[in-house]
Amino acid sequence: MGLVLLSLLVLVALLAPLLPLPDPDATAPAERLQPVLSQGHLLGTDQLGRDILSRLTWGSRVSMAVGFAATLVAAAIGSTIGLVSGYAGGRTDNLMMRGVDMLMAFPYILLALAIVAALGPGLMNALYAIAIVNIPFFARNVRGVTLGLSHAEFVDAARLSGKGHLSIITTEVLPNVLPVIVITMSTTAGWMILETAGLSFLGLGAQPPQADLGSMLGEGRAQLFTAPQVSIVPGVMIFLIVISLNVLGDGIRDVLDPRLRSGALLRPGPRTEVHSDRAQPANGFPSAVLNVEGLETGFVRNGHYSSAVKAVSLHLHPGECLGLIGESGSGKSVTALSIMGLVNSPPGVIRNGGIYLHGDDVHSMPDTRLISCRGSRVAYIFQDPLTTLHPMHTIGRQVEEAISAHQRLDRRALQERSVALLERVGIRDARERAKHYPHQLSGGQRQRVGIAMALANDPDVIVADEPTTALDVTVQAQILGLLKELRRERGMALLFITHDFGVVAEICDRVAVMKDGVVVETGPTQELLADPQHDYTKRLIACVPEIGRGSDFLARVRSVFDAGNKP
Ligand SMILES: Nc1ncnc2c1ncn2[C@@H]1O[C@H](COP(=O)(O)OP(=O)(O)OP(=O)(O)O)[C@@H](O)[C@H]1O
Repeated sequence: MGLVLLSLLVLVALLAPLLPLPDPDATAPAERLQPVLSQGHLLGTDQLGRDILSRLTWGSRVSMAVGFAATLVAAAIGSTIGLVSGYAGGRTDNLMMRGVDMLMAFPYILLALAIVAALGPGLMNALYAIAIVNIPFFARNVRGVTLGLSHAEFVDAARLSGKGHLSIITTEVLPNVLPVIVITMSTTAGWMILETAGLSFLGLGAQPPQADLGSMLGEGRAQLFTAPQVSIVPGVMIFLIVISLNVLGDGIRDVLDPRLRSGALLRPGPRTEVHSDRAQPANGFPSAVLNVEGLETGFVRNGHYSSAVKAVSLHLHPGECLGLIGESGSGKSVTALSIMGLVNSPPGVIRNGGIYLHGDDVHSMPDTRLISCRGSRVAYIFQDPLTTLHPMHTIGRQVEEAISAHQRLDRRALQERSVALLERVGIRDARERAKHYPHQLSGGQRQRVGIAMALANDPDVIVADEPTTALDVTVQAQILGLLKELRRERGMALLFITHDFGVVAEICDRVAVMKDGVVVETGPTQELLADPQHDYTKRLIACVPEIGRGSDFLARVRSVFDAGNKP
């Protein structure tokens, strides 16, 4: 809509010389202040009898030309400053940015007025003033993006390959910054047209008899009550140009930023959307602490629904460990997140199924109850704690926060409990360590913090989504040992997600094998390992290497894969 409206306005402005319009500056005192739709003057006349339609068309042409030219000048200068400053860093960056800061420290309209006052009134000088006051917006935006890019691996690679600075800026950095420049241009162009109109309104832009939208508005001010059309018409035109530019700017931003296009930045609701007429199978395992019956969760992409997991049924008895195993993309995480309604909606939807926690259907619970169950009755441990821990808070404070979400304790008791939890998960010197930030810990220690947070409120169920995948084998063994111990000690049930049968054999009582969103086989771990029924299970088991049986292992894997339809 923005593009259509703006194209129309630009087209009319461009065609002004060809349109059968009277001279915009020709005065006719006998015809002054004619109303709208009067004979020969579609939009009436102004206080000097000039045709408003003609002045509007020519005036829009001038306003848009000045606004767009100022945008280009500000974009070119501001982006160059941003690129050089962000790329060079250090003293250059400091000097340039302090200059920009000084420009930003003045109220921009005062600065524009001061510049025009110094240069003298006139359209060109208004253009310079508007361009200058907008340079900081481009410089700041572009510098921020460039700063991040200048340390990116592909820029380092270009530098090491012998490319010069100018070449790196133009071929490596600029293409990545271009969307930011275009977005800033499209969102500030409307603003600049407004500012140009503002200067002309004050008599500092277009000089009589030349028309631009601001000067028309200024001249019409005196007749606001006797002949309102003289000021309303240019006012509406300014509104149309600016709104079309802003709408277009938003559209361009959405197109250039794929995350916005896919809706990924939409704020998800507090729980996964549940389809209103979902099939809800009855609870077949009343004694289970957690029972998932016939779960189907999917995603709506571009208005089309497609399921990610289908007819998944799992149950967990108190103190039991169930392994959920399958290749990447088989639907393990979607299943796990569906349990507590943590799949982002949009785009996620729980289409069918019942999830029973101690016999209560989780997705029939009101929001407050569901939210209070998260962390207190079912807790999660995720694969990479660095992405879930807050980088600016100490780990002690984050464990305290997890506790205080469900328990009312005073500050001292919170601290003590947090240190005790950190000690319990094997963080040495926990009291000191609690004062550290996540980046000061190793991957294994961060995962221990994640476990401490999951344990904070003694949950009945812990869902561990590949908690050891990012860790080396020795730390992995320690974490598995810790989870086993905690399970025994606290009687928690554990849903352990992995793609590694070695890990399943180590920790799980039962195992469910997932492929393409469906559970293909389930059973007690030892039985399933000894006598797998499904081809896919056989292939997964065959992939677990055994120490000391190198050549034999490969032969076994090959024979299992050959026996299956497809590797
Ligand atoms: N936000 C989303 N939008 C659309 N599809 C998604 C989204 N999240 C997951 N999916 C799809 O759901 C399916 C299951 O994904 P899921 O993350 O559960 O796999 P997984 O088995 O946990 O894999 P991994 O072991 O790699 O974590 C995949 O096909 C994935 O593309």
